[in-house]
Amino acid sequence: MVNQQTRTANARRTAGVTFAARLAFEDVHHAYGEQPTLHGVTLAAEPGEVLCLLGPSGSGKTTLLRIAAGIERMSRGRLFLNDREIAGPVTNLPPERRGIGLMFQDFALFPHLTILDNVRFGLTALSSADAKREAMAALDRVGMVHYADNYPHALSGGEQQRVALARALAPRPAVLLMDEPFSGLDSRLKDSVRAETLAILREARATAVVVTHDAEEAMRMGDRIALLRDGALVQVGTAEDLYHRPASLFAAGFFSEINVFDGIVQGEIAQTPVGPVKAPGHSDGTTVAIAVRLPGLEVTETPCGVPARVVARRFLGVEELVTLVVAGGENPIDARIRAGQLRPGARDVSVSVNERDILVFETNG
Ligand SMILES: Nc1ncnc2c1ncn2[C@@H]1O[C@H](COP(=O)(O)OP(=O)(O)OP(=O)(O)O)[C@@H](O)[C@H]1O
Repeated sequence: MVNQQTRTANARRTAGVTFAARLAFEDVHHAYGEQPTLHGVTLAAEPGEVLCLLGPSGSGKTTLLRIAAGIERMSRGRLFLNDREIAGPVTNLPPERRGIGLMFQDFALFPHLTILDNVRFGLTALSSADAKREAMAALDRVGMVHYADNYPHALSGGEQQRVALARALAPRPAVLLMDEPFSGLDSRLKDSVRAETLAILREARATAVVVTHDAEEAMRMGDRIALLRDGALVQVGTAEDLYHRPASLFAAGFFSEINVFDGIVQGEIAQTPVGPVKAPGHSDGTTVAIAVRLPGLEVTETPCGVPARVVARRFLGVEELVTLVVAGGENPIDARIRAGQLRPGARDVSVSVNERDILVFETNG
């Protein structure tokens, strides 16, 4: 039999504790004044998953996050945490009652508070002793316990990021929202902090929605990626889905460097300046855009493809970026080849295309 004391202790330990939840956006619309921002976004982050919101600047990623956090209101649509509606035509739970944590890109630590006080800032529902214990546990999780009495200015960018993560996780939110959480870090630090953050999110079993404009970052972090453009969802899926089966030329261009050619399908083949390519499933006369990934172009000095001339080369270490002009092609094309594959000064080459790096999209209409 559970005695009263144990029950109280459990209740205290579970105060503010929420297990990973499902966050669902249903037909979300939003406008800043007359300026529409989101057009019917339907999307869900599943319990425990890291969902990346990816898109170019101005595509509406931050606005979607702010709506989830409760600091921006949608003009139409509904928002659910598990089965509970937290915002909709008649509901609008205030941010502090949503069980959703928000981590900003500038970390937003209070400069006049110690690291410990920064982390326990949001733990107002707990007694002082419990808040301290929870904050120390959160700092321990991110390996920053020894800095508890320091002030933010004495910490590096990566350390501040870890404290900000501890602060966001300390109240154990059901969902953690992160807006470009690594953008303030230099590129060398970014990789390690990102990997650490992912490990901490996994350990905390948090559902996380992470905003980024960097496709590689989304691929490194996201269990799934939601690609946005002009306030609408373009595609949702795993990194493999979006890379191998992009829904549009826009999605293809976001995940790979590509050359794009226009063509007309005849007998399930489209002609391009780098040779005929297969266009299975497209009927005769269909106008298509053919995307060819840069590493999918084979460039050799042996004449075995379409003749081309090298007009520029840039050494990138393991690879080399080669710009070529092909007979009949209006624009120069780019290829990424293994460095050293072409002799220095090579000019006349042959180009052929690897089938798996070709993507065909209809452009009719
Ligand atoms: N407070 C605001 N008032 C008016 N318009 C805004 C406001 N905030 C954002 N916008 C506009 O809404 C659109 C979506 O902005 P949002 O910040 O959500 O995009 P984003 O994808 O997060 O972009 P970024 O990657 O540049 O942060 C943009 O056109 C932006 O200019």
